[in-house]
Amino acid sequence: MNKIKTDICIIGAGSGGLSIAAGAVQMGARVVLLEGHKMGGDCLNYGCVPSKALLAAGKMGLAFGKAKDHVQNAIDTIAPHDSVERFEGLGVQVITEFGSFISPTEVQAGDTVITARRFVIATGSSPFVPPLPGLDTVPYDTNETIFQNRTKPEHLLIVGGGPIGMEMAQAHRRLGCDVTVIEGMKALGKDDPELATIVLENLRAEGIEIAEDAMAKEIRGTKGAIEIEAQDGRVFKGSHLLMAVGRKPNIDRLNLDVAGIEHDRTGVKVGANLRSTNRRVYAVGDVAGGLQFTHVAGYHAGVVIKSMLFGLPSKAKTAHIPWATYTDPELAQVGLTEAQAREQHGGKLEVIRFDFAGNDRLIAEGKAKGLIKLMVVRGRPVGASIAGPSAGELIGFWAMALANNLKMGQIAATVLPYPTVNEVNKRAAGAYFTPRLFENANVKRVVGFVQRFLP
Ligand SMILES: Cc1cc2nc3c(=O)[nH]c(=O)nc-3n(C[C@H](O)[C@H](O)[C@H](O)COP(=O)(O)OP(=O)(O)OC[C@H]3O[C@@H](n4cnc5c(N)ncnc54)[C@H](O)[C@@H]3O)c2cc1C
Ligand SMILES: NC(=O)c1ccc[n+]([C@@H]2O[C@H](COP(=O)([O-])OP(=O)(O)OC[C@H]3O[C@@H](n4cnc5c(N)ncnc54)[C@H](O)[C@@H]3O)[C@@H](O)[C@H]2O)c1
Repeated sequence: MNKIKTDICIIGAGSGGLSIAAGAVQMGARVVLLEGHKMGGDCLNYGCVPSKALLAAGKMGLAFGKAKDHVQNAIDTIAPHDSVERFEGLGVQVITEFGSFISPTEVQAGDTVITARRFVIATGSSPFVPPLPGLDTVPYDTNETIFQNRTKPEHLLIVGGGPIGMEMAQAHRRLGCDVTVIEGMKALGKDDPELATIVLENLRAEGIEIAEDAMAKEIRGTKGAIEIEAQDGRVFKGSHLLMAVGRKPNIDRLNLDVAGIEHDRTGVKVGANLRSTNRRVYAVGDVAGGLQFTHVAGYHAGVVIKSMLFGLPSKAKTAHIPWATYTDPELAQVGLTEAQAREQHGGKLEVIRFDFAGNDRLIAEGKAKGLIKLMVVRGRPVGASIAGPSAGELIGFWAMALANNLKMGQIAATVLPYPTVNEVNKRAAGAYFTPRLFENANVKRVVGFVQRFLP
């Protein structure tokens, strides 16, 4: 058995683990990084990158086989950035084995035992596959298999209308497949329903069947002829099946109990400081049981680096974390939705809207459909929801405003180039001041008074 002593041992080389490894080693810590499967984790191999590449291939009108080539090409182009070679070049000791705790202070990976001052669990999540009767009798895909699949589905059934289900629905529809989404509650149900409706209307107009309140209960059939029965008796038929009903944390191999690390079905239990019940062990990203996005794993990396390397107090917050679903049109959110803001702030809440129909650039490009909604309390934004072209880019403006607690006045003072799509943000901020300036008797009185005395 080899023995290694190090400052930091990171388990999992996905979005979270890689960010910590690169940051910590370049700031002078000794770092060991364990990866049992593919460097880059879910985001590069089975998640963000292939899904956005497949959506782009659909937009470009590529044939199915060419679309899969495009996906592989995107992964191959990014892979060197996440590779063993790059990280070893930075000075990280990479071990390509799964890690497992053997005591509160030691992890074993293959025939190496690592003792570290601090450990970080960054093992991510996997598709949750529910034990539906009949599912074991038909072939089905998850996000871990669908991108490699080279056979074009004639009619893809997708169970789950979350971001994975809806992005995959549109990508496959645009690649020429029939698509039915079977959603147990409401599709894109974590977003504001008014804005989700704008996206869903567009997806339905493209020919995607979206069945809501259709909880899949039983699966029947054979390869090429699959039937799904919902709890209310509706039956959906198709040739292929994608399961996209959420995630489960990757904790089974970790032997957490031997290290005194508490966990539940959402993942490793952590406080806001991302420390587990074993104080020398942190957890970040999908396995930490909160929001599951690459940028959250990256943000967690900064929080634990501050704590592990400098011993400074450091906490992860969630109120300023944005997300986006990359359908066309896109759907994006930061902070509170209207319903959440109403519940938290009641009568103090002001909701400001600006319709994309008023944006000159989008009118010029024939794409002026969408809506931005701002939730404002006492002159500061507490949330923003956007549905429309480039919503994922536009939400960055409000992510910055919330992260820095900016006032509406500071936002409205920003000058943006004309004509840009970003002006929807500025116009929404301006709409907050419209009644205060243009429908205000005091303002009119002051202007009238000043005008009498000006030369
Ligand atoms: C289809 C899909 C699309 C997505 N699109 C987006 C998007 O557009 N934007 C976005 O922000 N997020 C998106 N996500 C979510 C994003 O992929 C995850 O939030 C992100 O990858 C989480 O990073 P992580 O570091 O926590 O885990 P991962 O990136 O999954 O990395 C965990 C790594 O740990 C390894 N590992 C597991 N157990 C062990 C062990 N015991 N020892 C050693 N190694 C181990 C795994 O092999 C893996 O490589 C998407 C997810 C999916 C499935
Ligand atoms: N653009 C992005 O950032 C992006 C894209 C994809 C995934 N992700 C991340 O990955 C996570 C997982 O995505 P997801 O779409 O798998 O999960 P999800 O939890 O967001 O959505 C799953 C959906 O499946 C439905 N469902 C559950 N059981 C069902 C059943 N038996 N029959 C019918 N419907 C059922 C749920 O009601 C829910 O709407 C996301 O929450 C997100 O964090 C992000």
